[in-house]
Amino acid sequence: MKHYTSIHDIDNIKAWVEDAKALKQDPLKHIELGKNKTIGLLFFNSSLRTRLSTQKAALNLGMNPIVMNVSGDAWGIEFGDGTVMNGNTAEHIKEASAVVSQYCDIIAVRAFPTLTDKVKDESEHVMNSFKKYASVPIVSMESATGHPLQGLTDAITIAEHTKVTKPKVVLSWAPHIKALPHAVANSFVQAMQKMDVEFVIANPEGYNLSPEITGDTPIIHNQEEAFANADFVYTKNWSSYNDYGKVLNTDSSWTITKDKLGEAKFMHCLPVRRNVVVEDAVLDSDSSLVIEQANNRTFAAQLVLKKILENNK
Ligand SMILES: NCCC[C@H](NC(=O)CCC(=O)O)C(=O)O
Ligand SMILES: NC(=O)OP(=O)(O)O
Repeated sequence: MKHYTSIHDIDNIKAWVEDAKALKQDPLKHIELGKNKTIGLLFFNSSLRTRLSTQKAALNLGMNPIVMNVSGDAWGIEFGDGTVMNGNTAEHIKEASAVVSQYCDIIAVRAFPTLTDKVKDESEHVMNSFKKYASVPIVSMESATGHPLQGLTDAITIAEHTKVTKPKVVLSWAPHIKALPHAVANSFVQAMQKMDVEFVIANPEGYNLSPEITGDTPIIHNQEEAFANADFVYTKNWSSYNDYGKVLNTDSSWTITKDKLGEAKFMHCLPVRRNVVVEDAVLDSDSSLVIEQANNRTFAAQLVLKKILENNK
């Protein structure tokens, strides 16, 4: 594996989950592996967990992390080919990628979608430009269409907490006031499709994810029906995919409550808006795995960095 920008870069998710659990037991075991190696984290968007857990993962491997908020702090980057750069962008991704590649052994990038231009978002032009013009491996820290570090984390968390061989996992849409990306939901779907779980998606009409992503996974428009006998309810808001980037409803009847959850465990990537997406009674109960999920971000990232370092020795 050279780059890690998609759940499809995982060759064997069950083996990766076991490897990540082993790293969690002994996080400093490979402290020599990344000695004198530098990872650059480039953020086009806000972050708390990804920013800190990816640095923590690098430090656990003995690497030196350097971090930059690209939007605002760096020069505006141009991604267009052949563009006459007489507007707001001051340097081209061709130079920016080549320059950062000289400082870093791995480059990790966070770049959210526009949510207005579906074609551009689906082309993953930011992540793919880094892959094209950088001379070092690229790791996605959430791109326009995927959040593969989160998806791997969620697979680890479900494997750790399941009490049955084949748990029922539901991905449920929940309301939000803003138009949010599909990335987390997409990577969760792709991860669950590779796991030994019974997996269904619950979302209102008009909120189906890309059919290229959902494939054969059942989509149920009745949340109560979908939640029956669930072991894990993974909740996320996303904006409409068909009516691209639009908020079609903020129906609070889709908010996750303790009653609806029943015996299931609650999962969310965070940050989460309390009492919009999920009520306090869920987050403040033993049913919630959200803090444990955030902890597992470190070990998912550590496994990915370890594999890239081993591959490039
Ligand atoms: N990295 C995890 C989620 C990031 C982003 N959430 C957000 O933008 C929430 C913003 C807010 O609640 O205002 C998303 O949905 O993809
Ligand atoms: N879950 C997640 O990616 O969180 P941040 O956006 O805070 O990094």
